[in-house]
Amino acid sequence: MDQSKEQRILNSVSYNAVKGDPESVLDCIDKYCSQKEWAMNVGDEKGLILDNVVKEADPTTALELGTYCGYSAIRIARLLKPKAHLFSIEFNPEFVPIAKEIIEIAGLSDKVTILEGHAQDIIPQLKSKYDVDTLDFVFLDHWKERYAPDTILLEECGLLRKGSILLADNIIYPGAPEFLEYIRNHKRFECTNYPSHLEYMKVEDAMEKAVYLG
Ligand SMILES: Nc1ncnc2c1ncn2CCOCCNC(=O)c1cc(-c2ccc(F)cc2)cc(O)c1O
Ligand SMILES: [Mg+2]
Repeated sequence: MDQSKEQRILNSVSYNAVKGDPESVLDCIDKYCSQKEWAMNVGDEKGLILDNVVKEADPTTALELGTYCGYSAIRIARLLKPKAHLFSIEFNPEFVPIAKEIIEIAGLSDKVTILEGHAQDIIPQLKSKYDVDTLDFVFLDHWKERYAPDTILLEECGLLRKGSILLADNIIYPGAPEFLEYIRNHKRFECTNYPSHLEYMKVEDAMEKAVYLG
C-alpha cells in the first residue's frame, strides 16, 4: 500500500533532520511542506505568533487540540521550562504514531504526552486521569466547529484559571466563525487578533488570543 503524505513527511524528517534538534525538525517540515506537499502544520509565519504567545504564557501545563504530525507540539515544547509539560489531543489514529516519532526525533518526548481521542471525551478526564490542575496555555487547532464547544467544556471542567491564555489557529481560513462570535462576546475573555497567512500560502489567515479573566 503506498505511503500517506504524513508518512512521507516523517521520512523526510527522519532522513534530513538533526536528531535532538527541534529547530532542524521544524525547518525540515516547513521546507518539505512548502516545496513538495502542502500540509496543515501551523507553519513558520503563524509559528512565530505561536512562539511569542507561548513565551508570554510561560506555561507549566499546556494543552494542544489537534496534534497532526507534531509540528506545533514541537514549537510549544521546545520553549517549555524544565518541569513544564504539554498534553496534545489527536483523534486520527494514523497521525498519532507519526507525531510521536517526529517529536522523538526532535528530542522532546519527555515534555509531550499525546492523548488519542476526541477532545470532548478527553478534556473531562484531564484532572482525574492525567493529574492536571489548571491549564496555563491552550492551542486550538482541531476541527474548527469544535473550538467554541471545547472552550466551554474547558471552563466547565474548571481547567481555566485567571490568566489562562488560549490561542486559536485558522480564524479566517478555514475559519472559526462560531468561536469568534462566542469568545469576543463572552465578558470573561480578553481577545486579541493576529493577522497572518495560511501556512505555506499567500491566502489570508489569522490567530486569535483569548485571555481568561476568571
Ligand atoms: N482531538 C480532536 N478532537 C476533535 N477533532 C480532532 C481532534 N484532533 C484532530 N481532529 C480533527 C481535525 O484535525 C485537523 C484540524 N485542522 C484543520 O482542519 C486545518 C485545515 C486547514 C486547511 C485545510 C484545507 C485547505 F484548503 C486550507 C486549510 C488548515 C489548518 O491550519 C488546519 O488546522
Ligand atoms: Mg491549523
